[in-house]
Amino acid sequence: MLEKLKKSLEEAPVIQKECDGQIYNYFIHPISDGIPETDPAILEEIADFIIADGKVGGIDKIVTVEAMGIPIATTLSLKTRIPVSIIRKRKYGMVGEVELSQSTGYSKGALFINGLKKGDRILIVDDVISTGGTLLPLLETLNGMGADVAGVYCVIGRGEGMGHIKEKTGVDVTVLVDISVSKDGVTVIGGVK
Ligand SMILES: O=P(O)(O)OC[C@H]1O[C@H](OP(=O)(O)OP(=O)(O)O)[C@H](O)[C@@H]1O
Ligand code: HPA
Repeated sequence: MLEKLKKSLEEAPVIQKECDGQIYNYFIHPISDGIPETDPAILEEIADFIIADGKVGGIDKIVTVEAMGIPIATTLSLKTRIPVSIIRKRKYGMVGEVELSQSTGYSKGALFINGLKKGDRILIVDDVISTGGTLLPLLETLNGMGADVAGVYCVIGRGEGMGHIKEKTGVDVTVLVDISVSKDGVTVIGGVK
């Protein structure tokens, strides 16, 4: 299962990014970076896995975060006909807009939620979970808004983010492929069976 994704991850190059004096080994892959090009068959195997996992029933909106969650969410939307709502990195100033802070292992920024409301039953999908610094504030904010999170899928998992989310929120994030990243490359260490 997900063999195309796993094989392509094993071949992903790694660069080193520096943030606040810390070096972060950053893998570059079509699913997380859109380069060099994305094989639609990999997007399809991801969407098919999520659909087969059985949580898409009764979902009002697929929710993802700009930018690289978008191809995954869009593929899933086309297959399920469920609308997609994108959490943007751009402020709109619309009535009801909710702002939250995001931090990753290499960046800090703001996210803006428009179009979600209390009672929306949502499925969150994203490309990567690493530190959990994107998903944790997002889940806390959505909980505060009264959204009903039916499931959370991150295609690629690395680091402690998944455990951090479980500890802080009780939410089980489904990671499709677990990897470890060093300056020398990516190793697939597991994932969904
Ligand atoms: O668990 P974390 O440490 O938060 O890392 C995961 C986040 O990192 C990337 O976001 P980034 O803002 O770099 O975005 P991109 O999707 O625009 O490339 C990725 O899309 C995840 O949202
Ligand atoms: N590569 C691509 N996207 C990411 C990474 C990474 O190492 N960490 C968090 N998002």
